Amino acid sequence: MIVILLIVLVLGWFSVFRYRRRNMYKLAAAIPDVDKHIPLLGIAHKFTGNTEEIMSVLQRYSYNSMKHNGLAKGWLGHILYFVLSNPVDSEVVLKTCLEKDDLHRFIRAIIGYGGIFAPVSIWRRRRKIMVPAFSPRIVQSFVGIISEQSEKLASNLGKRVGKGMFSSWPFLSAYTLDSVCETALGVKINAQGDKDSSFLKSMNRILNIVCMRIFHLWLQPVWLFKLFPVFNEHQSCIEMLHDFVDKVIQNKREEIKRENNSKTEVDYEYNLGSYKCKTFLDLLITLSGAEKGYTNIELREEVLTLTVAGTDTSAVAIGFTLELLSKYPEIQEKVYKELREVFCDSERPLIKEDLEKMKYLERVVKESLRLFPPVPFIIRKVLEDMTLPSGSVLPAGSGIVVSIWGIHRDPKYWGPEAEHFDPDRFLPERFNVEHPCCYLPFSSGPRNCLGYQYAMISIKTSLSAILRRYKVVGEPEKGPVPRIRVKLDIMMKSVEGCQVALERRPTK
Ligand code: HEM
Repeated sequence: MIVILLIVLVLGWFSVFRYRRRNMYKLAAAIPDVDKHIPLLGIAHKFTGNTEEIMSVLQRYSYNSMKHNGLAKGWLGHILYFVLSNPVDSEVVLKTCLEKDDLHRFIRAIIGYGGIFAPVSIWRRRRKIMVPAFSPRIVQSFVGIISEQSEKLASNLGKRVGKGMFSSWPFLSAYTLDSVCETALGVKINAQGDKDSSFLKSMNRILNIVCMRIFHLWLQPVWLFKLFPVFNEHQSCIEMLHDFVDKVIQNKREEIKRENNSKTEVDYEYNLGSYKCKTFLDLLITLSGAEKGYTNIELREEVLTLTVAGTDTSAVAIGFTLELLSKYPEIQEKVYKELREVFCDSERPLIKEDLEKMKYLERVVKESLRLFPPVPFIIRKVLEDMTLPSGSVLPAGSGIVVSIWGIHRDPKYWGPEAEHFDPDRFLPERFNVEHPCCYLPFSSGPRNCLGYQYAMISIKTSLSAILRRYKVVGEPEKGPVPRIRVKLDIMMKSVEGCQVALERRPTK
C-alpha cells in the first residue's frame, strides 16, 4: 500500500513538473538534437569519460550544431542546453544573456563574487570599476615586468636545450602566474624560480579539483563532497590562496596610509603619486573609491579573478603556438626572420615599441587562438524566452553553450580550408569574415575579456623571447591540418602538455 502511494506521489510530482515546463518542451522540440537521447538521462551519460573524451564529445556536438544552421539541443538530465555555433545568433546571446551558468558555482568557492563569474547584479558595478584599470596606457606600463619575466622564462628553458622532447607547460604556467601576480599584486612570487611554490601548487590543484567537481556529479552536492578526502585538500588550497592575497592587501593598505601621511601640499596639488607604475591592486583600491570603496574581501575576490582569468588562458595560448610552430618549421622560420629584423643580433629585452613591429608573429598568435581557443565554450543562462535572429526561440530556464571552437572552424565562415593552419588569413587584405563574431577568442559583448590587450602583450613578449634564442622542434605535420590532442580542463589544454624540443639559435 505504502509503495503504491509512493509511486502515485512520484508520478504526480513528475506530471506537475512536466506540466509547468510544457513551454520549454514545446520550444525545444522544434530544435534538432546534438545526439541520440536516452530517457531521463538525455546525453548526460556521454560525459562520464576523461577530460579528453569530454572535449571530443563537445567537439562532435559543435560539428553537429554546424550541420543544423548553428543550433542544436541536448538534455543533461532535466537541464536543457543548446550548442550554438552561428556567429549572428551568438552575438545576440553574448549581448543579452549576461547571467553565467550554474556550473560556475564551483569556482565561486575560490573567487567568490569576483567579476568573471559573478551574478549580473554584482558584476555590473565591478566591471565599471575594472574597465579603466585595463586602459591601453596602463596595460602598456606593464611591458617592463612582462618582459623581465619572459627573459626568465627563456633562460629557464635554456636548461632543456638538446635534451629531447619535454612538456613546456610547467614553464609556461609559472611564467604567466609570475607576470600576473607581479602586475596584479605587485609581489614577486617567483614560481619560475621555485618549482615548489605553494601559491603555484595551490592554484593548480584547486583548478584541477574544480574541474573534477564540474564533471563528476557525485562531487557536486556540498554535503557529499565533504565526505571525500579531496574536500580537505580543496579547503587548504583555498585557505592558502586567501591568506596570501589577504596579507598582500593588508600591506598595500598600510603602504597607502603611510604614503598619504607623508604627502606634501605639492604632492596633493599635482597628484604626484599617480605617476608611479601602479599594480591592478592599487588601481582597484583607487578606482573603487579608496577607503570608501572595495572591502578587503571584495579586493581579494577581484585580485583572484584576475589571477584565475589571466594565468592559464595565456599559458595555454603560448603553449599551443609553440606546438604549432614546432609542427610547421617553415612558418617558424618566418617568425624568426621577423624577430631578427626587430632585434638584429642583440639580446636586449623587449620594449613596448617592438610589439607593433612583430606583425607576422601577431598573425601566428591569432591563427593559433582561432584553431585552439583557450576558452572553447562560453556558457550562459536564458532567463526569458528569446527569439534568435535565425528565428529559433530558446526557452527560459535553458543554458546556451556558445561554441567558439565550432564558429572558428566552420567552413561557412572560414572557407573550405577552415581547419588549415594559415596565419596569413589574418593579413588585412585577406581577412574578410562576414560577421565580427566569426572570430571571438576573447568573447564579445558586455562581458567580453577585459584582459585581451594584456594577453596579447604577454603572449607576444614571451614567444619572442623564446623564439629569438631557440628553434622549437617537434614532429613536423604531414599536412596543413594540425593534429594536437586536446582536453577540457576548465580551459582547453594540450593533452601532452605542449611537448617540444629546443635547439639553440646562433647568437650572431
Ligand atoms: C589568451 C588569453 C585569454 C583568453 C583566450 C581569454 C578569454 C576570455 C573569455 C572568452 C572571457 C569571457 C567569457 C564570457 O564571455 O563569458 C574572458 C573574461 C575575462 N578575462 Fe580573459 N582571456 C585571456 C586572458 C586574460 C588576461 C591575461 C586577463 C587579465 C589579466 C583576463 C581577464 C579577464 C576578465 C577580468 C574577464 C571577465 C570579464 C567580465 O565578466 O566582465 N583575461 N576572458
